[in-house]
Amino acid sequence: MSVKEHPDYGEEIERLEYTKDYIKMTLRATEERKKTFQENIKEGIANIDSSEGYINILINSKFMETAERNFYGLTRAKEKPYFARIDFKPSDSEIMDKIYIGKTSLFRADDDVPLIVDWRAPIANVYYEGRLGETSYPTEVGVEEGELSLKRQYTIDEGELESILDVDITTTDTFLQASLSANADNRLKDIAATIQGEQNRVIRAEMDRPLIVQGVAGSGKTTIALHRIAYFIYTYEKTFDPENFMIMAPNNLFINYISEVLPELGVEQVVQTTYTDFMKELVGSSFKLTNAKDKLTDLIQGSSKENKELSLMAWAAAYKGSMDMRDVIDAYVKDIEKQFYPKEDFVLGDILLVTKERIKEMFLEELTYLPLYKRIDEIKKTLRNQLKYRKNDILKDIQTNYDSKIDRIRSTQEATEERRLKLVALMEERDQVLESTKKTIKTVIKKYTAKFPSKKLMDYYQDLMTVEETLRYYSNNSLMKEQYKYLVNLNRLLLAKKNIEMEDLASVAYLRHKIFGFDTKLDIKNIVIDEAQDFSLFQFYVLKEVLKTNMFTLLGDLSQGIHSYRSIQNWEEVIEIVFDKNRCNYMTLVQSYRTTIEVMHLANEIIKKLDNDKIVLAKPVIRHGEKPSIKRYKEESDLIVNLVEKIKEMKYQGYKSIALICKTLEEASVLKKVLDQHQLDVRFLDGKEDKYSAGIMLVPSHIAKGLEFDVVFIVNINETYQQNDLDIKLLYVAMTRTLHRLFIYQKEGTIPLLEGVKQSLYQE
Ligand SMILES: Nc1ncnc2c1ncn2[C@@H]1O[C@H](COP(=O)(O)OP(=O)(O)OP(=O)(O)O)[C@@H](O)[C@H]1O
Repeated sequence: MSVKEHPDYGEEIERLEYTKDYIKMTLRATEERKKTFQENIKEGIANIDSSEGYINILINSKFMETAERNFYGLTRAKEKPYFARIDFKPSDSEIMDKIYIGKTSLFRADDDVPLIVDWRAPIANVYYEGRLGETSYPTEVGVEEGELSLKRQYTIDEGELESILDVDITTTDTFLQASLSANADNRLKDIAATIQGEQNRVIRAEMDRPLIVQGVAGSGKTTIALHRIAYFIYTYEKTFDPENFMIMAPNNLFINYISEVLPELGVEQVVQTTYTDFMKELVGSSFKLTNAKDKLTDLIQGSSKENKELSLMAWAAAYKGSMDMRDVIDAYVKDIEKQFYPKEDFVLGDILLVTKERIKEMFLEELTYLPLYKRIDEIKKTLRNQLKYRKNDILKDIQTNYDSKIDRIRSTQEATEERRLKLVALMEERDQVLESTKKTIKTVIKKYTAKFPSKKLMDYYQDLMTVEETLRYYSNNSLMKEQYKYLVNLNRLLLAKKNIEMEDLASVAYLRHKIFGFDTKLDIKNIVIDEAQDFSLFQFYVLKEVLKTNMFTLLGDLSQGIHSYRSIQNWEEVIEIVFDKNRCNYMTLVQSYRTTIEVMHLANEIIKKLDNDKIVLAKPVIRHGEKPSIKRYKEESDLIVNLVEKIKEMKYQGYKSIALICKTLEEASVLKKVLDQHQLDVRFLDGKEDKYSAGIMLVPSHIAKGLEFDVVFIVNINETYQQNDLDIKLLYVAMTRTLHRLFIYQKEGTIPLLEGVKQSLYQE
């Protein structure tokens, strides 16, 4: 049906034109207001010396910020003011409200009637989750009941109404289908118009409790993570600033890939960073982070290292991320604490000012909420106060003491030359004592506090991690001999060159938190972590302790946990060990939106091979496509020729992003050289680049994680995918990256994991 044939076309066109005109008018008014604010700020600057001028600047800057935000939101809304409408009659009203939902809200100035309601407003729940008929939605003050009589979706492009779709109980979500069939031109998109019920619940789940989301590949975790932040910023606008929010993603390429979603949702200034970058900044720059190839590469490729060394390497990485490491550091700091404070009274000459018992009490009892070095500052304050309080009396006592001696001599001795000399000597002595006491007063605190240790963060770390007896002592001798040896050696090699590795970051940050604290105020209060299955318990714990917050959202998929040698094994341990299990929410997402039924069925066959009965299989949304195609070649040259041809064909068919995924970085580099001879414009992604753009890409499997492409070619020539957890996960990750088409080009026999898979699931 063409849009014009819809029975309400006339009404909808009228409404759209009205809304667009109103937006234009509001934009003009906002422009005028911005000018006024600018004038006021200028005036404020001219009178900066007066408090009035200063306040003027502050207030008008704030107004300006809001006006800019509104202006920006409305400018975007001009092209697409809303995407849906619901007709809802609250049970306590006779009036059916026609509510238009969009990405920004707009109220009519004269009567405050909402022309557009923001998708994050409570009433929008009805659009995302309500069914026609009796329904309800949660509000700040309880549950609002009512009747939903219409749910309508629109396609509006550049201000033109292109389609109207009424959703009833029987329609499958045609709108969603259309959005999923679109090609991945560049980066991740917002999904405000098509958020599904289970996703809506994740987005709006309580903020002040940790939330853990286990979601299958393609269930929208990354997308939801960003929408959740946008939702918080809207809902808690008065409590938090955007700078209080942070999203952590695996690498800068990924950050660039997701970077458009928040601005599309009208949200700016949220910190988008990687764990490594954030922690590096946190612990300071007195060391270098090793640029060593990811350990994963060694584990995937087998490397030249012996099996025993590989397993020790994986063990050490896991140990550094374990809660045992926290216990070691806690015990170590406890001992440092005991030795830390001076076991001496604070005195001025022979005058006692603060007893050593009092110093101990302050250090070991009253100030324990502070890191060790910050306690010195507090103790200093006490010493300073004490000195200030006693200083005059002390000086006065000296003066009186001498004066009375002088008086006594004057009154008891005759005025001879001898007496005069005695008096002069006494006076000189008095002045000297006063002078030197004054000098001592100036330095006595410094001298006393110099008795506290003064060591560098990395020296503390070095003392702990490079001396076997120390490590043994603080870990209660709980490791094996060869483990101590390996760990100590590894750290000696690293620290001798002032290096640390990524796995050390949590320990170093924790040590700094306990011993030194942080100089800058950490404003991040709400953290959303994507690909959270790759984190270790200790990493989560340190973030929680350092940022002093419980507002965490962790999203991940254990089936894609390719770093599981060093990361969490299940979510239960996170809930129980890192957070308070009674205050933690856990949700699962099983519907997968990215890929077709055909691709998902084959990928599920692979992930089922994991020896883990807890794995939940993804349920693809109803979207059909071609069956995955598996090609086996005896000769590498044949494989390449056919591969190149197929890539060209896919390009010709209009697919914008095509990925060739190899198991390892090495295989990908070799393939790149071969493909370069075929005039294909292939870009190599190794995770270090910070710009994502479509085209033909060559990607190692672990870098492809989290990304998506129209077409995926899994190319395997020299590597093998064997029956082990890591290979299963890598192949699963690679398969689930595609939106539309999956091809597997392998040298015969290199993917034993595909052997035995039902032939009906693919085409040869
Ligand atoms: N409700 C939705 N409407 C439209 N598209 C959606 C919806 N949910 C998810 N998608 C799309 O599905 C794809 C996968 O989303 P996303 O990358 O956020 O999933 P993910 O769970 O992080 O995936 P993975 O774990 O496999 O990396 C994206 O293209 C996203 O736009």
